[in-house]
Amino acid sequence: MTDTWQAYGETLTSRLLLGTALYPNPNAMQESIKASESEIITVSLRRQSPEDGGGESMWQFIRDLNKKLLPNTAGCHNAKEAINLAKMSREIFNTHWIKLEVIGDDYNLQPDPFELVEAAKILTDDGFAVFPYCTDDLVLCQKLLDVGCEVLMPWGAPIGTGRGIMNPYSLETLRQRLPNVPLIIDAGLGKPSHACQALEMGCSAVLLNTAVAKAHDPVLMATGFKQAVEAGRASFLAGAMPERQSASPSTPVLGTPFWHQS
Ligand SMILES: CC(=O)[C@@H](O)[C@H](O)COP(=O)(O)O
Repeated sequence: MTDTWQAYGETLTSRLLLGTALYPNPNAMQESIKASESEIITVSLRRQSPEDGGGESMWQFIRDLNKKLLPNTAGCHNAKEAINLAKMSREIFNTHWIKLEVIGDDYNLQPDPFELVEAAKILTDDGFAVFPYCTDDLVLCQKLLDVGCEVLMPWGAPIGTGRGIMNPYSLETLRQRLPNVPLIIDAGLGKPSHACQALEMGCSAVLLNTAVAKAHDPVLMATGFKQAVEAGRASFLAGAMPERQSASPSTPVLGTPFWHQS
């Protein structure tokens, strides 16, 4: 049976979402996204110039990939800006999906929880499927669900830092307290092992950009992330062994070659 997950009624197989910014050239972007086998890519109306790529339209390169587009509101600093950009993105990209980013601090690009919840409420009331980029705060996440978000995108670490999952306790708490909510770990993942960890924790998917786009070989790194996500998911489904304090011999005692479940 195929292992799928759901976001706003869409059945998805890939658990890796990729960004489309920062690549050395449009070809590297296209080839990386193909190698990742991502089904969803995020695009920024505000941050990406439509004329990047030697005069050819960046949007055309993106459309040629035939992926589901998740426009984002990167660069917005309050609810009003984000709502306006979401509405423009809906018209231009012809989708009601929006990755909602409302930045509250420019040092760590931390989301503003108050403006985020306000914008999420207005946008969900207006028919948007909101994917909120949020911190890993349980109460904030509950408020986002209360205003109609069906998916959450808690950060692993600040955007572009590559530090990986900085607060495993918070994400494990989210996973336990909100067991049926798709959690997409968004931002700060620097290595495939970070993505693997997120999937091992039971998160539905990861979204990343910088780690692939800025790699020496973006296509190879996209392949690495794809494999890591698959490995993490397999580990979660298989049921990783519990950690022990004391050692336990793995070489069997004569006559007892197999482990018997009692
Ligand atoms: C592209 C995008 O949406 C970013 O805002 C996202 O959060 C990715 O972060 P990283 O670049 O750290 O992977």
